[in-house]
Amino acid sequence: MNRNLQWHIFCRVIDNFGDIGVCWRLARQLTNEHNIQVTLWVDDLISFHALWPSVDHRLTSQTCAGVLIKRWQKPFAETVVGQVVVEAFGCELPTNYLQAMVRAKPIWINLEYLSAEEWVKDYHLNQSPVRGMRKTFFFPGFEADTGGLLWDQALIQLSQTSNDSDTKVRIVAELGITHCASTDLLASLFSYENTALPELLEALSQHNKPVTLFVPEGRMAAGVAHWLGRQLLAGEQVRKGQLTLNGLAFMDQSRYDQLLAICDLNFVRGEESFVRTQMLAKPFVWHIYPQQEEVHILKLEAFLELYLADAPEAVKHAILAASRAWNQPQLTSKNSWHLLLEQLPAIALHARRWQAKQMANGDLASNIVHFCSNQV
Ligand SMILES: Cc1cn([C@H]2C[C@H](O)[C@@H](COP(=O)(O)OP(=O)(O)O[C@H]3O[C@@H](C)[C@H](O)[C@@H](O)[C@H]3O)O2)c(=O)[nH]c1=O
Repeated sequence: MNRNLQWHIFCRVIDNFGDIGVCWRLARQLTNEHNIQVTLWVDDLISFHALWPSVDHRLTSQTCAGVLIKRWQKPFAETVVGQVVVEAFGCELPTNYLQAMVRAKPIWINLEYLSAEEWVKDYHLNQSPVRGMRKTFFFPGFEADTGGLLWDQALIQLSQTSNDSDTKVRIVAELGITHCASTDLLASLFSYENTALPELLEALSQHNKPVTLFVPEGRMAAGVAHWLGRQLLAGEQVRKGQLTLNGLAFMDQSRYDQLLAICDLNFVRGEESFVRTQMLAKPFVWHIYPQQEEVHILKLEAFLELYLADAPEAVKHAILAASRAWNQPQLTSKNSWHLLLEQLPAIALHARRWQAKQMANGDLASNIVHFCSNQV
């Protein structure tokens, strides 16, 4: 592919960090691994700043990590159209940009949300005609005939080195964590508000070995405070039974990768952290983004079916019970968390096999690049 191509990615932040999280990873990977010149248009630089602090939310244009970042504001200034335009999650491109595209005829990709549902394979790479152009729908996914998952070489390297105890100690120090024995069971907690949280914390506090739970600032804070009877601030450690809760400030994406990599169990959510822990080959429990009419439960079940297809029975049983307990607390069986903790070593082996399976599908950025190189 012609490396001088200019790619433009458009990102509208709906809520949370997932939209910008995905777009920022993609932009950086296209720059670093494919040497492409990327301009990222984003409508909310404050959320962006949270996961990449060197982004200055006051600027309309700036370069970070080799990516040109532009504030997407109204009215949208006239600009030269990229040869490849990525519209993330159907964010609807600015009208005057779209008009310019009609003349320039770029490769136009709509990057979709991740889902394990069966229909994704039929819709991946479908095209729809718009104003004499073709818009291609690119679906990330877990199977060979989808766009694959967003993972990069550095992440895989991290997954190969982070189990080594010296590396673990170094990363713990880099994260600024002072009270943590490397023999503890390490876990991280990133989820939405969740009524199953007290049961989980209770089970961790009664585990048969010490547990350190890292809690980055966020939407779990109130639930944690309620269980503890006090707020957990960033930088603080609070112990209850076998469980030490370790409050962390929200960190940049690379640091968060490191945190996921050193933990034995990650509670993740949405799309991006969910993919990171999988591609780090780490056991996890997923809090899926809640949708109306329980649509998300179908998506959760579709994922679990794929993820557990080749898993040993005991692993299957433990993960199903924990996932349901976390996402449908009304179905919680008291034993779910103990079962999960008991099966962690076997789950870790399964996670490694799943990582290899996903790697065989190629990574999303390379798959998009490959698709585009066949279009020019
Ligand atoms: C906890 C933590 C997360 N992160 C990053 C990791 C991810 O890139 C990002 C979180 O994104 P997610 O895991 O996807 O969870 P999310 O809930 O923030 O995002 C969600 O937003 C909705 C609008 C989408 O519809 C969902 O599909 C989902 O993407 O934040 C940090 O950079 N530092 C941190 O300390």
